[in-house]
Amino acid sequence: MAKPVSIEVWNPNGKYRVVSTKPMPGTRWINLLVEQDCRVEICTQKKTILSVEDIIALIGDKCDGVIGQLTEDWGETLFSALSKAGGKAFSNMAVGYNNVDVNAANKYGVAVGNTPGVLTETTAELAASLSLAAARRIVEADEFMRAGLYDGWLPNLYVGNLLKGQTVGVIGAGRIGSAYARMMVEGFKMNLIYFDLYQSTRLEKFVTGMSQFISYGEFLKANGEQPVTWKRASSMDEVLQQADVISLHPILDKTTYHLVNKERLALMKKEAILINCSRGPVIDEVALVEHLKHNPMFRVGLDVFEDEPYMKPGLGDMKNAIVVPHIASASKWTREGMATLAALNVLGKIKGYPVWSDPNRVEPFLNENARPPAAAPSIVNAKALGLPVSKL
Ligand SMILES: NC(=O)c1ccc[n+]([C@@H]2O[C@H](COP(=O)([O-])OP(=O)(O)OC[C@H]3O[C@@H](n4cnc5c(N)ncnc54)[C@H](O)[C@@H]3O)[C@@H](O)[C@H]2O)c1
Ligand SMILES: O=C(O)[C@H](O)CO
Repeated sequence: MAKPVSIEVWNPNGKYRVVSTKPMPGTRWINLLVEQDCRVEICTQKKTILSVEDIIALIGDKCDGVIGQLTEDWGETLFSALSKAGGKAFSNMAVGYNNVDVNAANKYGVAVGNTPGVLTETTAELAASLSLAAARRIVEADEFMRAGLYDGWLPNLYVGNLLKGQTVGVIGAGRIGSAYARMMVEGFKMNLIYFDLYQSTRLEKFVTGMSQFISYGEFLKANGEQPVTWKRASSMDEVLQQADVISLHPILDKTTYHLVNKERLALMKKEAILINCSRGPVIDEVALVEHLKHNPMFRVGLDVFEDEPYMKPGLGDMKNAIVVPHIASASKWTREGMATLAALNVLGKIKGYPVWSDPNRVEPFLNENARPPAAAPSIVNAKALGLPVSKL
Protein backbone atom coordinates (compact mmCIF):
# COMPACT_ATOMS: atom_id res chain seq x y z
CA MET A 1 0.00 0.00 0.00
CA ALA A 2 1.47 3.34 -1.08
CA LYS A 3 2.21 5.93 1.62
CA PRO A 4 -0.02 9.04 1.56
CA VAL A 5 1.73 12.12 0.17
CA SER A 6 0.58 15.72 0.14
CA ILE A 7 0.35 17.21 -3.34
CA GLU A 8 -0.75 20.38 -5.08
CA VAL A 9 -2.51 19.81 -8.42
CA TRP A 10 -2.55 22.10 -11.46
CA ASN A 11 -4.83 21.45 -14.47
CA PRO A 12 -6.52 18.32 -13.06
CA ASN A 13 -7.93 17.29 -16.46
CA GLY A 14 -4.61 17.40 -18.30
CA LYS A 15 -3.80 14.38 -20.48
CA TYR A 16 -0.22 13.83 -19.31
CA ARG A 17 0.58 13.42 -15.63
CA VAL A 18 3.84 15.13 -14.65
CA VAL A 19 5.06 14.97 -11.05
CA SER A 20 7.54 17.34 -9.44
CA THR A 21 9.04 15.93 -6.24
CA LYS A 22 9.47 19.50 -4.87
CA PRO A 23 7.88 22.92 -5.27
CA MET A 24 10.25 24.81 -7.60
CA PRO A 25 10.78 28.58 -8.01
CA GLY A 26 8.61 30.62 -10.37
CA THR A 27 5.45 29.66 -12.21
CA ARG A 28 6.63 29.67 -15.84
CA TRP A 29 7.56 25.99 -15.65
CA ILE A 30 4.03 25.13 -14.46
CA ASN A 31 2.38 27.28 -17.14
CA LEU A 32 4.49 25.74 -19.91
CA LEU A 33 3.41 22.24 -18.85
CA VAL A 34 -0.25 23.16 -18.36
CA GLU A 35 -0.40 24.84 -21.81
CA GLN A 36 0.71 21.55 -23.30
CA ASP A 37 -2.08 19.52 -21.69
CA CYS A 38 -0.18 18.31 -18.62
CA ARG A 39 -1.72 17.70 -15.21
CA VAL A 40 1.04 18.90 -12.87
CA GLU A 41 1.34 17.42 -9.39
CA ILE A 42 3.78 19.01 -6.97
CA CYS A 43 4.78 17.22 -3.79
CA THR A 44 4.37 19.58 -0.84
CA GLN A 45 5.37 17.06 1.84
CA LYS A 46 7.29 18.77 4.68
CA LYS A 47 10.33 16.54 4.33
CA THR A 48 13.50 17.86 2.73
CA ILE A 49 14.88 14.64 1.28
CA LEU A 50 12.33 12.22 -0.13
CA SER A 51 13.05 8.49 0.14
CA VAL A 52 12.71 6.02 -2.72
CA GLU A 53 9.43 4.82 -1.10
CA ASP A 54 8.08 8.39 -0.98
CA ILE A 55 8.81 8.82 -4.68
CA ILE A 56 7.28 5.45 -5.61
CA ALA A 57 4.10 6.65 -3.89
CA LEU A 58 4.24 9.89 -5.90
CA ILE A 59 4.72 8.05 -9.19
CA GLY A 60 1.65 5.91 -8.52
CA ASP A 61 0.04 3.79 -11.28
CA LYS A 62 0.13 6.32 -14.10
CA CYS A 63 2.87 8.87 -14.53
CA ASP A 64 4.30 10.27 -17.77
CA GLY A 65 7.30 12.05 -16.34
CA VAL A 66 9.01 13.21 -13.15
CA ILE A 67 11.04 16.30 -12.29
CA GLY A 68 13.32 15.37 -9.41
CA GLN A 69 16.11 16.69 -7.24
CA LEU A 70 19.80 15.92 -6.71
CA THR A 71 19.08 14.66 -3.19
CA GLU A 72 17.09 11.69 -4.54
CA ASP A 73 18.40 8.26 -5.39
CA TRP A 74 17.31 7.65 -8.98
CA GLY A 75 18.34 4.05 -9.62
CA GLU A 76 16.89 0.73 -10.75
CA THR A 77 13.95 0.83 -8.30
CA LEU A 78 12.64 4.24 -9.33
CA PHE A 79 13.19 3.85 -13.06
CA SER A 80 11.45 0.48 -12.94
CA ALA A 81 8.49 2.07 -11.07
CA LEU A 82 8.34 5.00 -13.49
CA SER A 83 8.45 2.72 -16.51
CA LYS A 84 5.70 0.52 -15.04
CA ALA A 85 3.55 3.66 -14.65
CA GLY A 86 4.08 4.42 -18.37
CA GLY A 87 6.73 7.11 -17.74
CA LYS A 88 9.37 7.90 -20.33
CA ALA A 89 11.04 10.98 -18.89
CA PHE A 90 12.90 12.12 -15.80
CA SER A 91 14.80 15.35 -15.29
CA ASN A 92 17.03 16.42 -12.46
CA MET A 93 16.65 20.08 -11.56
CA ALA A 94 20.47 20.28 -11.56
CA VAL A 95 23.36 20.04 -13.97
CA GLY A 96 25.11 17.34 -11.90
CA TYR A 97 23.46 13.94 -12.13
CA ASN A 98 25.66 11.72 -9.98
CA ASN A 99 22.44 10.78 -8.10
CA VAL A 100 21.12 9.13 -11.26
CA ASP A 101 21.99 5.65 -12.51
CA VAL A 102 21.89 6.40 -16.22
CA ASN A 103 22.39 2.73 -17.15
CA ALA A 104 19.23 1.85 -15.22
CA ALA A 105 17.36 4.64 -17.04
CA ASN A 106 18.63 3.29 -20.37
CA LYS A 107 17.42 -0.19 -19.44
CA TYR A 108 13.87 1.13 -18.97
CA GLY A 109 14.04 3.54 -21.93
CA VAL A 110 13.67 6.60 -19.70
CA ALA A 111 15.22 9.88 -20.92
CA VAL A 112 17.31 11.65 -18.27
CA GLY A 113 17.46 15.45 -18.39
CA ASN A 114 19.71 17.94 -16.62
CA THR A 115 20.00 21.75 -16.57
CA PRO A 116 23.42 22.98 -17.79
CA GLY A 117 24.24 26.54 -18.79
CA VAL A 118 21.68 28.48 -16.78
CA LEU A 119 23.68 28.05 -13.57
CA THR A 120 27.23 28.53 -14.86
CA GLU A 121 27.79 32.17 -13.90
CA THR A 122 25.73 31.98 -10.69
CA THR A 123 27.74 29.01 -9.42
CA ALA A 124 31.04 30.59 -10.45
CA GLU A 125 30.02 33.77 -8.62
CA LEU A 126 29.56 31.83 -5.38
CA ALA A 127 32.96 30.18 -5.82
CA ALA A 128 34.42 33.67 -6.33
CA SER A 129 32.54 34.93 -3.24
CA LEU A 130 33.93 32.11 -1.12
CA SER A 131 37.42 32.79 -2.47
CA LEU A 132 37.20 36.43 -1.40
CA ALA A 133 35.54 35.64 1.92
CA ALA A 134 38.34 33.16 2.72
CA ALA A 135 41.15 35.42 1.50
CA ARG A 136 39.90 38.41 3.49
CA ARG A 137 38.54 36.44 6.49
CA ILE A 138 35.14 38.07 6.14
CA VAL A 139 33.12 35.54 8.15
CA GLU A 140 35.54 35.55 11.10
CA ALA A 141 35.58 39.36 11.09
CA ASP A 142 31.78 39.52 10.92
CA GLU A 143 31.47 37.20 13.94
CA PHE A 144 34.02 39.30 15.85
CA MET A 145 32.09 42.48 15.14
CA ARG A 146 28.71 41.00 16.15
CA ALA A 147 30.24 39.64 19.35
CA GLY A 148 31.01 43.26 20.35
CA LEU A 149 34.75 42.62 20.37
CA TYR A 150 35.80 45.48 18.11
CA ASP A 151 37.38 48.24 20.19
CA GLY A 152 39.30 50.10 17.50
CA TRP A 153 41.47 49.80 14.37
CA LEU A 154 44.62 47.76 14.77
CA PRO A 155 47.44 47.09 12.26
CA ASN A 156 47.16 43.34 12.72
CA LEU A 157 43.39 42.90 12.87
CA TYR A 158 42.12 40.20 10.47
CA VAL A 159 44.97 40.49 8.03
CA GLY A 160 44.36 38.26 5.00
CA ASN A 161 45.76 37.68 1.50
CA LEU A 162 45.89 40.01 -1.51
CA LEU A 163 44.65 38.11 -4.58
CA LYS A 164 46.15 40.41 -7.23
CA GLY A 165 49.28 38.82 -8.68
CA GLN A 166 48.68 35.49 -6.92
CA THR A 167 47.89 32.31 -8.83
CA VAL A 168 44.41 30.84 -9.11
CA GLY A 169 44.22 27.10 -9.78
CA VAL A 170 41.16 25.52 -11.37
CA ILE A 171 40.56 21.79 -11.35
CA GLY A 172 37.88 20.87 -13.88
CA ALA A 173 37.83 23.75 -16.37
CA GLY A 174 34.43 23.01 -17.92
CA ARG A 175 31.56 25.50 -18.02
CA ILE A 176 31.70 26.60 -14.35
CA GLY A 177 35.45 26.18 -13.82
CA SER A 178 36.17 28.35 -16.87
CA ALA A 179 33.66 31.03 -15.82
CA TYR A 180 35.25 31.11 -12.35
CA ALA A 181 38.75 31.31 -13.85
CA ARG A 182 37.75 34.29 -15.97
CA MET A 183 36.22 36.07 -12.96
CA MET A 184 39.38 35.62 -10.91
CA VAL A 185 41.75 36.54 -13.75
CA GLU A 186 39.76 39.49 -15.02
CA GLY A 187 38.36 40.72 -11.71
CA PHE A 188 41.43 40.28 -9.52
CA LYS A 189 44.30 40.07 -12.03
CA MET A 190 45.35 36.64 -10.86
CA ASN A 191 47.59 34.32 -12.89
CA LEU A 192 45.95 31.08 -13.95
CA ILE A 193 46.93 27.43 -13.81
CA TYR A 194 44.35 24.79 -14.62
CA PHE A 195 43.99 21.05 -14.89
CA ASP A 196 41.34 19.21 -16.86
CA LEU A 197 41.30 15.97 -18.78
CA TYR A 198 40.71 18.09 -21.89
CA GLN A 199 42.21 21.33 -23.15
CA SER A 200 39.92 24.29 -22.38
CA THR A 201 40.46 26.17 -25.64
CA ARG A 202 37.86 28.86 -24.92
CA LEU A 203 39.44 29.69 -21.58
CA GLU A 204 42.94 29.76 -23.05
CA LYS A 205 41.83 32.07 -25.86
CA PHE A 206 40.46 34.49 -23.30
CA VAL A 207 43.82 34.82 -21.58
CA THR A 208 46.08 34.54 -24.66
CA GLY A 209 43.89 36.42 -27.15
CA MET A 210 42.09 35.57 -30.34
CA SER A 211 43.09 36.82 -33.77
CA GLN A 212 40.64 39.72 -33.92
CA PHE A 213 40.68 40.78 -30.25
CA ILE A 214 43.53 41.51 -27.91
CA SER A 215 43.91 39.21 -24.93
CA TYR A 216 43.31 40.26 -21.35
CA GLY A 217 47.07 40.03 -20.75
CA GLU A 218 47.79 42.39 -23.65
CA PHE A 219 45.06 44.73 -22.45
CA LEU A 220 46.75 44.97 -19.04
CA LYS A 221 50.16 45.53 -20.64
CA ALA A 222 48.78 48.32 -22.86
CA ASN A 223 47.56 49.99 -19.65
CA GLY A 224 50.98 49.81 -18.04
CA GLU A 225 50.08 46.87 -15.78
CA GLN A 226 51.71 43.50 -15.24
CA PRO A 227 50.09 41.05 -17.72
CA VAL A 228 48.53 37.89 -16.29
CA THR A 229 50.06 34.53 -17.11
CA TRP A 230 48.36 31.20 -17.71
CA LYS A 231 49.29 27.52 -17.91
CA ARG A 232 47.56 24.23 -18.55
CA ALA A 233 49.10 21.87 -15.98
CA SER A 234 50.06 18.36 -17.00
CA SER A 235 48.90 17.00 -13.63
CA MET A 236 46.55 17.98 -10.88
CA ASP A 237 49.43 17.91 -8.39
CA GLU A 238 51.14 20.71 -10.32
CA VAL A 239 48.09 22.91 -9.70
CA LEU A 240 48.00 21.99 -6.01
CA GLN A 241 51.69 22.83 -5.58
CA GLN A 242 51.69 26.12 -7.47
CA ALA A 243 48.35 27.81 -6.85
CA ASP A 244 47.43 30.14 -3.98
CA VAL A 245 43.68 29.72 -4.44
CA ILE A 246 42.34 26.43 -5.82
CA SER A 247 38.75 25.87 -6.88
CA LEU A 248 37.29 22.45 -7.66
CA HIS A 249 34.78 22.16 -10.53
CA PRO A 250 34.83 18.61 -11.92
CA ILE A 251 31.84 16.32 -12.16
CA LEU A 252 31.60 13.66 -9.43
CA ASP A 253 32.39 10.17 -10.72
CA LYS A 254 34.74 7.32 -9.84
CA THR A 255 37.74 9.31 -11.11
CA THR A 256 37.04 12.36 -8.94
CA TYR A 257 35.93 10.67 -5.68
CA HIS A 258 38.38 11.88 -2.96
CA LEU A 259 40.42 13.61 -5.64
CA VAL A 260 41.69 15.85 -2.82
CA ASN A 261 42.93 13.51 -0.11
CA LYS A 262 45.46 13.63 2.75
CA GLU A 263 48.47 13.29 0.44
CA ARG A 264 47.25 15.94 -1.97
CA LEU A 265 46.37 18.38 0.83
CA ALA A 266 49.99 18.01 1.99
CA LEU A 267 51.19 19.16 -1.44
CA MET A 268 49.38 22.48 -1.15
CA LYS A 269 50.92 25.71 0.15
CA LYS A 270 50.48 26.16 3.92
CA GLU A 271 48.49 29.37 3.34
CA ALA A 272 46.52 28.17 0.34
CA ILE A 273 42.76 28.57 -0.06
CA LEU A 274 40.67 25.62 -1.26
CA ILE A 275 37.16 26.15 -2.62
CA ASN A 276 34.63 23.41 -3.40
CA CYS A 277 31.38 24.16 -5.24
CA SER A 278 31.32 20.84 -7.14
CA ARG A 279 30.28 17.81 -5.06
CA GLY A 280 31.28 17.00 -1.46
CA PRO A 281 32.91 13.59 -2.07
CA VAL A 282 35.51 15.20 -4.36
CA ILE A 283 37.30 16.02 -1.06
CA ASP A 284 38.11 13.49 1.66
CA GLU A 285 36.44 15.59 4.37
CA VAL A 286 37.94 13.71 7.34
CA ALA A 287 41.43 14.37 5.95
CA LEU A 288 40.45 18.00 5.35
CA VAL A 289 39.40 18.53 8.99
CA GLU A 290 42.78 17.15 10.16
CA HIS A 291 44.60 19.39 7.67
CA LEU A 292 42.69 22.47 8.85
CA LYS A 293 43.54 21.66 12.48
CA HIS A 294 47.26 21.40 11.77
CA ASN A 295 47.46 24.32 9.33
CA PRO A 296 45.63 27.31 10.79
CA MET A 297 46.61 29.56 7.87
CA PHE A 298 45.11 27.14 5.33
CA ARG A 299 41.51 28.12 4.53
CA VAL A 300 38.57 26.51 2.83
CA GLY A 301 35.26 27.68 1.41
CA LEU A 302 32.77 24.83 1.05
CA ASP A 303 29.34 24.82 -0.55
CA VAL A 304 29.11 21.02 -0.67
CA PHE A 305 29.84 18.23 1.84
CA GLU A 306 30.69 14.58 1.70
CA ASP A 307 27.59 13.39 3.62
CA GLU A 308 25.10 16.15 2.95
CA PRO A 309 23.32 17.53 4.88
CA TYR A 310 25.91 16.62 7.54
CA MET A 311 29.45 17.85 8.08
CA LYS A 312 32.20 15.53 9.24
CA PRO A 313 32.96 15.94 12.98
CA GLY A 314 35.03 18.99 13.77
CA LEU A 315 34.50 20.86 10.50
CA GLY A 316 31.89 23.22 11.98
CA ASP A 317 34.34 24.26 14.74
CA MET A 318 37.13 25.31 12.41
CA LYS A 319 37.65 29.08 12.20
CA ASN A 320 39.56 28.58 8.94
CA ALA A 321 36.54 27.01 7.21
CA ILE A 322 33.62 28.88 5.63
CA VAL A 323 30.62 26.63 5.12
CA VAL A 324 27.38 27.36 3.24
CA PRO A 325 24.46 24.98 2.50
CA HIS A 326 24.78 24.04 -1.21
CA ILE A 327 23.57 27.43 -2.46
CA ALA A 328 25.96 27.98 -5.37
CA SER A 329 23.17 28.05 -8.00
CA ALA A 330 20.76 29.94 -5.76
CA SER A 331 20.01 33.15 -7.67
CA LYS A 332 16.36 33.78 -8.52
CA TRP A 333 16.95 33.91 -12.30
CA THR A 334 18.98 30.72 -12.26
CA ARG A 335 16.67 28.68 -10.06
CA GLU A 336 13.62 29.70 -12.11
CA GLY A 337 15.57 28.86 -15.25
CA MET A 338 16.58 25.46 -13.86
CA ALA A 339 12.92 24.68 -13.14
CA THR A 340 11.96 25.71 -16.69
CA LEU A 341 14.69 23.62 -18.32
CA ALA A 342 13.86 20.56 -16.18
CA ALA A 343 10.14 20.87 -17.04
CA LEU A 344 10.92 21.30 -20.75
CA ASN A 345 13.16 18.21 -20.71
CA VAL A 346 10.25 16.13 -19.42
CA LEU A 347 7.72 17.80 -21.71
CA GLY A 348 9.98 17.39 -24.76
CA LYS A 349 10.20 13.63 -24.28
CA ILE A 350 6.49 13.25 -23.56
CA LYS A 351 5.61 15.18 -26.74
CA GLY A 352 8.19 13.31 -28.83
CA TYR A 353 10.23 16.45 -29.59
CA PRO A 354 13.85 16.05 -30.69
CA VAL A 355 16.72 16.82 -28.33
CA TRP A 356 18.24 20.31 -28.60
CA SER A 357 21.50 20.16 -30.52
CA ASP A 358 23.62 22.20 -28.07
CA PRO A 359 22.68 21.83 -24.39
CA ASN A 360 24.83 24.86 -23.53
CA ARG A 361 22.75 27.20 -25.72
CA VAL A 362 19.81 27.60 -23.35
CA GLU A 363 18.72 31.21 -24.00
CA PRO A 364 15.89 30.33 -26.42
CA PHE A 365 14.26 28.26 -23.65
CA LEU A 366 14.63 31.01 -21.05
CA ASN A 367 13.18 33.90 -23.03
CA GLU A 368 9.97 34.66 -21.15
CA ASN A 369 8.56 36.65 -24.08
CA ALA A 370 8.65 33.85 -26.62
CA ARG A 371 7.48 30.27 -26.93
CA PRO A 372 10.32 27.87 -26.18
CA PRO A 373 11.62 25.75 -29.09
CA ALA A 374 9.89 22.39 -29.61
CA ALA A 375 12.85 20.45 -28.25
CA ALA A 376 14.10 18.89 -25.02
CA PRO A 377 16.92 21.24 -23.84
CA SER A 378 19.35 18.65 -22.41
CA ILE A 379 18.98 14.86 -22.34
CA VAL A 380 22.17 13.15 -21.15
CA ASN A 381 21.30 9.69 -22.51
CA ALA A 382 19.91 10.88 -25.87
CA LYS A 383 22.53 8.90 -27.80
CA ALA A 384 22.01 5.69 -25.83
CA LEU A 385 18.25 5.92 -26.42
CA GLY A 386 18.69 6.85 -30.10
CA LEU A 387 16.63 10.05 -29.72
CA PRO A 388 16.48 12.40 -32.73
CA VAL A 389 18.44 15.66 -32.55
CA SER A 390 16.89 19.03 -33.35
CA LYS A 391 18.04 20.70 -36.56
CA LEU A 392 17.95 24.15 -34.89
N1 LIG B 1 27.34 23.58 -5.73
C1 LIG B 1 26.39 23.70 -6.63
O1 LIG B 1 25.30 24.16 -6.36
C2 LIG B 1 26.66 23.29 -8.04
C3 LIG B 1 26.04 23.99 -9.08
C4 LIG B 1 26.28 23.59 -10.37
C5 LIG B 1 27.14 22.52 -10.62
N2 LIG B 1 27.72 21.87 -9.60
C6 LIG B 1 28.65 20.75 -9.87
O2 LIG B 1 29.63 21.22 -10.78
C7 LIG B 1 29.88 20.21 -11.73
C8 LIG B 1 30.46 20.81 -12.99
O3 LIG B 1 29.47 21.52 -13.72
P1 LIG B 1 29.78 22.10 -15.19
O4 LIG B 1 28.52 22.60 -15.73
O5 LIG B 1 30.96 23.02 -15.15
O6 LIG B 1 30.19 20.74 -15.92
P2 LIG B 1 31.17 20.53 -17.14
O7 LIG B 1 30.89 19.15 -17.62
O8 LIG B 1 31.09 21.67 -18.09
O9 LIG B 1 32.63 20.57 -16.46
C9 LIG B 1 33.20 19.52 -15.74
C10 LIG B 1 34.66 19.46 -16.12
O10 LIG B 1 35.30 18.51 -15.25
C11 LIG B 1 36.28 17.85 -16.04
N3 LIG B 1 36.69 16.62 -15.39
C12 LIG B 1 36.03 15.44 -15.35
N4 LIG B 1 36.77 14.53 -14.68
C13 LIG B 1 37.91 15.16 -14.29
C14 LIG B 1 39.07 14.75 -13.59
N5 LIG B 1 39.19 13.50 -13.14
N6 LIG B 1 40.03 15.65 -13.37
C15 LIG B 1 39.91 16.93 -13.84
N7 LIG B 1 38.84 17.36 -14.53
C16 LIG B 1 37.87 16.49 -14.75
C17 LIG B 1 35.59 17.64 -17.39
O11 LIG B 1 36.52 17.35 -18.42
C18 LIG B 1 34.88 18.97 -17.57
O12 LIG B 1 35.65 19.91 -18.28
C19 LIG B 1 28.52 19.52 -11.90
O13 LIG B 1 28.66 18.21 -12.39
C20 LIG B 1 27.96 19.56 -10.50
O14 LIG B 1 28.30 18.39 -9.81
C21 LIG B 1 27.48 22.22 -8.31
O1 LIG C 1 24.42 20.21 -9.92
C1 LIG C 1 23.78 21.24 -9.67
O2 LIG C 1 23.11 21.83 -10.53
C2 LIG C 1 23.83 21.84 -8.30
O3 LIG C 1 24.42 21.08 -7.36
C3 LIG C 1 22.59 22.51 -7.84
O4 LIG C 1 22.43 23.61 -8.63
